[in-house]
Amino acid sequence: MLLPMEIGDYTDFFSSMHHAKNCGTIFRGPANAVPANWFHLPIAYHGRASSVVISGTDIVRPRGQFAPSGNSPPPFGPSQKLDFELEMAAVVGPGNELGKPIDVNEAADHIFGVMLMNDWSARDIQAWEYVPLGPFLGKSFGTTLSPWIVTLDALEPFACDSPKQDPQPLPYLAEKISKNYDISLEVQIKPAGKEDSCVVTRSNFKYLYWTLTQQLAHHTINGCNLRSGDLLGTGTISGPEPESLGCLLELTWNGQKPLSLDGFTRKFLEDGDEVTFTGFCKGNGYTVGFGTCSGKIVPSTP
Ligand SMILES: O=C(O)/C=C/C(=O)CC(=O)CC(=O)O
Ligand SMILES: [Ca+2]
Ligand SMILES: [Mg+2]
Repeated sequence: MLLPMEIGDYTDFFSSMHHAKNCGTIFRGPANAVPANWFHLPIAYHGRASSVVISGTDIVRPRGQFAPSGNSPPPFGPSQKLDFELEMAAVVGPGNELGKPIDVNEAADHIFGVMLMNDWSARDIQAWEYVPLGPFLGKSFGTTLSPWIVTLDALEPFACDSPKQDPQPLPYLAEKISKNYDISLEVQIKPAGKEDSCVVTRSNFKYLYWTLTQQLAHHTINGCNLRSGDLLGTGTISGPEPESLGCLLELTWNGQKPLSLDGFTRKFLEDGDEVTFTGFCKGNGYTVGFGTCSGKIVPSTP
């Protein structure tokens, strides 16, 4: 199988409030969990397009540096905190000219459709490297996409209100109609040697705070041009319930509360684990599906 498009650039947002609160609490404590800018703009980092792969591609456990204790040098080795991130991604249709931002109310015309996306993340590499410029090697070793793009037209029957935004965003992010989509999402893990996979979490696209159109408008407000085939990840989609969190970092609270699954436990991913995302919208007598977004962890190469 091949990716359905050539990806020029890949940007990953951070648009679920539940995810932002949980990660911030884990990394910085409850007092400083959500940064002051979060409610004013859809935060993102620039990802790596070269390592975006199609569902079914193995993911090699990354090696890297981790935070040292005291004055010792940073430890180095295979990540011990390898995680999935349950995301969706918008694919840009028509782009915009350099210097000409996309109006938030016209942004939907620039989105071809959406896919399932796993932004694999090495939490130990990430935690040591990401201040002050954001994620780098902790996320650039692989990102998996589902095999086809579902157009926004096909999703229109499943449009729903997005969460109320408080404070009100600035005028360039204030849209006349603020839309989310009711897309059920599920993550399963199948460990090596097991017949069956086990459901790890269930979430929904509708939990996103910042909409796809706000992401697009913000991305271009400085004049940055998007091109056809560019990929815009939503960020991990966590819901409000403990069973709807979108990554193991949150589900196990950074490994402190291992998950009890069907005959096995997990703090983070182990070699041989196959992680599969599925998503669907249930219509009247029909279903819109996204295919699967799947990848197996293989051991680090020395
Ligand atoms: O709040 C923080 O300091 C860190 C947040 C994260 O690490 C979340 C994350 O991995 C970003 C992403 O969704 O890719
Ligand atoms: Ca991400
Ligand atoms: Mg990634």
